Amino acid sequence: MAGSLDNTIAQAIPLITDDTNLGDPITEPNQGPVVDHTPVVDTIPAPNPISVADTPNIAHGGMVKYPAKRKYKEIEEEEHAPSVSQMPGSQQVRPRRVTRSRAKLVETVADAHASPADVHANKPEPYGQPVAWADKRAALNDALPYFKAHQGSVHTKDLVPKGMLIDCIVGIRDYFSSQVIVTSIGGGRVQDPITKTMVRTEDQGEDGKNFKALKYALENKHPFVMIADIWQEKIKGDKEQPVVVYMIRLEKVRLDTKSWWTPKGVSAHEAGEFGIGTYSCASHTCTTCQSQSKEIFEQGWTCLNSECSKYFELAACFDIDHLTYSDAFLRERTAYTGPEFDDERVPSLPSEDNNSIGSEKEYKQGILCPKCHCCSRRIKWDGWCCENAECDFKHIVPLKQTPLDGMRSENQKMEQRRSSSANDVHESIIVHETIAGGQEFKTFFLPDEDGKTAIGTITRIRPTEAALSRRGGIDDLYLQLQREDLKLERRPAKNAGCRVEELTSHFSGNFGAPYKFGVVVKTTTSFGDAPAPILETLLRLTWGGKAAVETSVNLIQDKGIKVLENAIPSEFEQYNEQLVLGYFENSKISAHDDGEKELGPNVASLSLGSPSVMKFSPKKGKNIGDTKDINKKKRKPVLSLLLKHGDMLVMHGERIQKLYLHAVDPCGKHRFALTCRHVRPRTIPDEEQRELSIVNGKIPNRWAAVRYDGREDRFESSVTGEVATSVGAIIGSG
Ligand SMILES: O=C(O)CCC(=O)C(=O)O
Ligand SMILES: [Fe+2]
Repeated sequence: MAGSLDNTIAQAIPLITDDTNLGDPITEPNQGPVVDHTPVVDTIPAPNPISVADTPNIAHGGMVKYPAKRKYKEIEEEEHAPSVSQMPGSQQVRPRRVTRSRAKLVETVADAHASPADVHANKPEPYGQPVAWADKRAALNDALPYFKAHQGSVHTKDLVPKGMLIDCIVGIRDYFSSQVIVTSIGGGRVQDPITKTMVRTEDQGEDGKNFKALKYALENKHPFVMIADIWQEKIKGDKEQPVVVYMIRLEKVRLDTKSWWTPKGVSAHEAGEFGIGTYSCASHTCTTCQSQSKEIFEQGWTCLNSECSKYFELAACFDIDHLTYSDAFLRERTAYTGPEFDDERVPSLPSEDNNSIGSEKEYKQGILCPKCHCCSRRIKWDGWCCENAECDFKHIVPLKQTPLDGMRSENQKMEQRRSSSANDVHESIIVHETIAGGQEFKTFFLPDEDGKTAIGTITRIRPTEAALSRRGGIDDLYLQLQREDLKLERRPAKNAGCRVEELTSHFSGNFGAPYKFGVVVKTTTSFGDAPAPILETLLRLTWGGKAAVETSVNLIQDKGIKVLENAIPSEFEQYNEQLVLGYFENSKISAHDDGEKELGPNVASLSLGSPSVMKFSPKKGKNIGDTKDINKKKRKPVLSLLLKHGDMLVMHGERIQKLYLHAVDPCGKHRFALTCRHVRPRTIPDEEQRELSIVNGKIPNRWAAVRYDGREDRFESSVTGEVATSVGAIIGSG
C-alpha cells in the first residue's frame, strides 16, 4: 500500500539523532548551479554522540562544552538502519554522487566501531548546540520523557510515536538537511548468521510496530517534527534481490528557526532551507491504478502504490541503487495543518516538594544538565551528577526521613492485600512455623529435582511489635540508616545478551569484604569504617542467621525431613560482608542467585521500610515446580513471600543458589535491604584481594564483643556483661 503523497501531517515527535555519523549517503552536490541537496548529511557536524534534533520552538540557551573525547556510542544498531549486505558491491555506472555516496556508506559501516572522534572528522562546526545529548542510549531513555526505547528506533506511548532515533548507519537513499529527513522505517530485519549484521531478506510488511505507530500519527496529525509522508521503495536485500521498504519524510514544523546542526556560515540555500511554496514536486496519476504519486526521483516518475502492477517500474530501467531524489522533492516544504502543540524539549529539574520524600519514582529519572545539556542518569542515591566528565553540574534534592506512620500503613495494606492471595507456596515445599521469644519463624524446605529431598531452607523471621518500636529497636535503626552516607549508587547491570549498558534499578553499597554480585560493586568500606547502623545490622543478622540454622536442623530432626547429605549444614560461618541495597519507588532486583563460588552457604538479609515480595523460581531446565515452562528463562515461582519492615530472610544451603533464582519487588516509596554473607578468603586466588577481604571484613573489637539475642530482643556485652535493648547503650559506654 502506497502512502498518500497528499497527506501532510504534523508531528511532534522529537527527533533524536545518534549523529556520531549522521547520514552520509547523499553527499555530493548535484552538478551545475543547484547545490542545495548536498549539504545536509555530510555537513551535519554532530557535536555529540546522541542528540535531540532541533525543533523550532526550542531555545538553545547557554554555551555547551562538548566532551573532548567522546566514547563511542554503545547503542545497538537501530532496526531501521541498513545492513552491509544492502550496500552495493560493484562499480556503478551512474552519477558521481551515487558512486561516492556508496563508498562513503560502506566506510560508514566499516567505521561503526571507530571512535566518535574519527566519525566526526571533517565535519564542519554546527550553527547551534543540541537540545540534549548523551553518550549512552540508557541516559537518553532516563532523562527524556519523549524517548524511552531501550531497543529499536521509535518510542511510542499509547501507540503514538513520541520520539525517533536515527543512528549512524544510514540507508542508501537516506537524506538529511536542515529541514528535511528522508529515511527508512525500522523493523523487519533479521541478523545475518555469518556477518552478524542486520539484513533485509524480504519486503517490509505493514504489521511492524514502528510502521503502525508512524502511520497512525500521519493519519491523525499527531504533532512531531512533522511526518510529511510514508511510502514504499525498493532497495537491495541480502541477496541483491529488490525488497520493499517503508520510507518516511520528516519535515520541521516551523521553518523560521535554524536547526542546530546546520553548518555554521553556509547560506540558507546551501543548508537546504526553503519556504513553503518556493518549490513544488509534481504529482502524476497512475493510468493503471489511478492513485497519485509524486515525482520523487531524479530519474523520472514511477507509481508508488505497491499494490499496482506499475509500482516502481523505474527499477526496470535503472539499478535501484542508483535512484536519487529529485531536487523538487527535496526542496518542497509542506504547510503544517495540525493542532498547536507543546514542543517542550527540556524537562525541568526535579525539585524539593513538601509532600515528597525524594525517593518517589520521579526522582529516579535522569535529568538534562542545564549547563552542558548532557542527559544524565540518577546514579547516586543522594542526587544527580552530570555524566559529562568535563562538566561539574550537580543537582541535589535531599531525601527526607520517611515518615514511620506512612511506611507502616504501606506495610499493613500490603499484608491485607496478600492475605487473600493463594498459591504462594508450591506443594513440593515443606513449611513449618515456630515462635521463639515472640518472633515468628517460618521455615520453607526447598526440594531437589526429585521433588522430595530438601536441599536448603528459607527462613523468614518476623519481629514482635515491641522489637520494632522500642527505643533502639528496628524503627530507630531504619531512621539512623537514613541519616548515614551509605555511598549507594546504581551500578552497571550484567545483562546477558544486552549490548546496551543499563544500570541496576536499585542502588547499592558494600561494607566489609569486597563482594561481586550480579553487578560489579567496585568499592567497599571496611567494617572498621562502617557507620554504627551497619554494624548493628551485622549483629542482628548474625543472630538471625544462626537461629535459622538451628531451627532448620531441629526441624529436620524433629519432623524427620529427608535432606540431601551435607546440603543443610549445622555449622554457621561468621559473616564478614554486608551489601546494602536501596530502593526508590519502582526499583527492584530482578531474578538472580547469590551463588558466587567464594560464598558460604548462609545468606541473611534485613528488610527495612516499604514492604516487598520476594519470589523464588526454579532455574531454567531444573525439574522443579510447574515444569510446563521448564525450558523458559523466566519460570513460575514456587515460593512467594511478603517481606515486611523488620523481617529477616535467611537462605541456608548452597544448592539453593544452584537450583533457584530469587527476585524482590518492593511495593512502596523507600526500602533498604541489608544482606550479610560469609566471603571465604581462602577461595580468593588474588593475594591482595584475599588480604583485603580479611582486613575489611574484620569486625572492630568493641562490636565483636557484643551479641544480639533476638529471643530476648537485647544486646549483651561479653566483656562488661552489660545488657541493653539498644546497642548504643553498650557501645557508647564500652
Ligand atoms: O532486596 C532484597 O531483599 C534482596 C536482596 C538480594 O537478593 C541480594 O542482596 O542479593
Ligand atoms: Fe540476592
